[in-house]
Amino acid sequence: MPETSSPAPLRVALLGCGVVGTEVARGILENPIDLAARVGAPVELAGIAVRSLDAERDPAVPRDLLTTDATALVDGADVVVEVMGGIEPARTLIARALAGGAAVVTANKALLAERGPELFEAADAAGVDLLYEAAVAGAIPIVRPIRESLAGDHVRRILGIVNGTTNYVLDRMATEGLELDQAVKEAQALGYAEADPTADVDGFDAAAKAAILASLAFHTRVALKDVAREGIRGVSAADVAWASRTGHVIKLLAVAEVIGPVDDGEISVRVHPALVPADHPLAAVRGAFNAVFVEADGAGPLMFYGQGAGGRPTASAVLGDVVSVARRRLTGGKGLRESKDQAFPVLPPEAAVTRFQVRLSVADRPGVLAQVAGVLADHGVSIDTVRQSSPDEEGGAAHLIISTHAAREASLRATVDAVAGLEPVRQVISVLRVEGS
Ligand SMILES: NC(=O)C1=CN([C@@H]2O[C@H](COP(=O)(O)OP(=O)(O)OC[C@H]3O[C@@H](n4cnc5c(N)ncnc54)[C@H](O)[C@@H]3O)[C@@H](O)[C@H]2O)C=CC1
Ligand SMILES: N[C@@H](CC=O)C(=O)O
Ligand code: NA
Repeated sequence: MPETSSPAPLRVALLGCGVVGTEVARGILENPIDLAARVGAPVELAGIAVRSLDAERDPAVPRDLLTTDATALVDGADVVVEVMGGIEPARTLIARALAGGAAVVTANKALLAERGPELFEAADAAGVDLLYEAAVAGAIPIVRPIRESLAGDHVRRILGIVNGTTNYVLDRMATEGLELDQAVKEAQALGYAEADPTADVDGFDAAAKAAILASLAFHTRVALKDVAREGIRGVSAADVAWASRTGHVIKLLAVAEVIGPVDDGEISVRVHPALVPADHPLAAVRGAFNAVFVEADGAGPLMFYGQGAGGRPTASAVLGDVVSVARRRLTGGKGLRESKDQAFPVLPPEAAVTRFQVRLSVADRPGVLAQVAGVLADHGVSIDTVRQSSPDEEGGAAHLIISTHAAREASLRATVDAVAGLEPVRQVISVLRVEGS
């Protein structure tokens, strides 16, 4: 009888032990039997790279696994899990791991959006996996469905609520009538927003995720600098209340779409607040939840919904990737290749085409509406509907809410400048894009 030997354990190096890292460690240490059964070999947490050995930590994290020598840990690993965040030293450590033949799992969207191409090339060259399900919308399976399940289809458009903090803030503004600053303070108190909420509130986090989603969906490479970005700082409680009166909710959306033929078009990738019709599935995404709405030629509309942040939800996605790379390692399969065969030009922000809702305060006298409509016509911007509120409601001035058909961003901006210069126009109160209708 030939001797059978049990497979050697897969050694996992964990880089970073913060919110996500702690839960990844717990997941590996508390479920060894399940993980071994799913992978086909034991999964061993070889060590955890930290900045300080003395920091206070969750009791689930054994002190004897901690090290400050991340490089040595990487060198001895089969699988490297990077959850330290930031660009350096994460980039150097991942590059080293890939070059040394280790598979890598990361949650680091900022790094992938900025330096992804070189890391994917290094993974291809070494024939190993670089997986990142947790980097977009945390626990929600969205990277794998786009890369694998939809690989035989053509994705046309993605609309994503990919930042939980801003969705929470906008939701509280809608339900409680809070101003932005109050809602951000609440989000900070609940641990959703950081002390410096810039990455969330100004749309940087969502823009990194938009770049990753667009690259995957359109088999191309979209860098962070290609993503037009506008955060939610300009959204007021009044905008949110008016959105509701016109049958919408305001969401911070990551939008990625093909304009023109699917094999010879251009793509637009952007992050901005937008009015979403109240009956659109994305309008029902409340609190800090995330959702990604995908439109593909064959599949039609799809929606992926769940928790986009938090230690355990994010660790769930990381651990799924760990099992996936570990299985492939065991069977000797080559790593998954990133497809980048398309070279779609990315449209500049001013060329994006969307519908708009413009809210104006105007003098309440005959002929004003015709004057405003004339300016839109002169700029080739077609009006869908106009609503006028009674003067009483607005304290003497009339309130015009103009919804346009799809128009180029540049035409709309020029139109708004011209409208603002009209004598009877007291104020352009807001200009919001409309998506999902
Ligand atoms: N927290 C969340 O809900 C989500 C986080 N992510 C991503 O996961 C990654 C980790 O996020 P969190 O766990 O929330 O951050 P965190 O700040 O709680 O944890 C990061 C840990 O890495 C450590 N670290 C940083 N540089 C290090 C170095 N050079 N050597 C050793 N340790 C180092 C820090 O001391 C910290 O303990 C980030 O890339 C983040 O964008 C992704 C999805 C959701
Ligand atoms: N700060 C992000 C979480 C990480 O991706 C969010 O609020 O969604
Ligand atoms: Na995800």
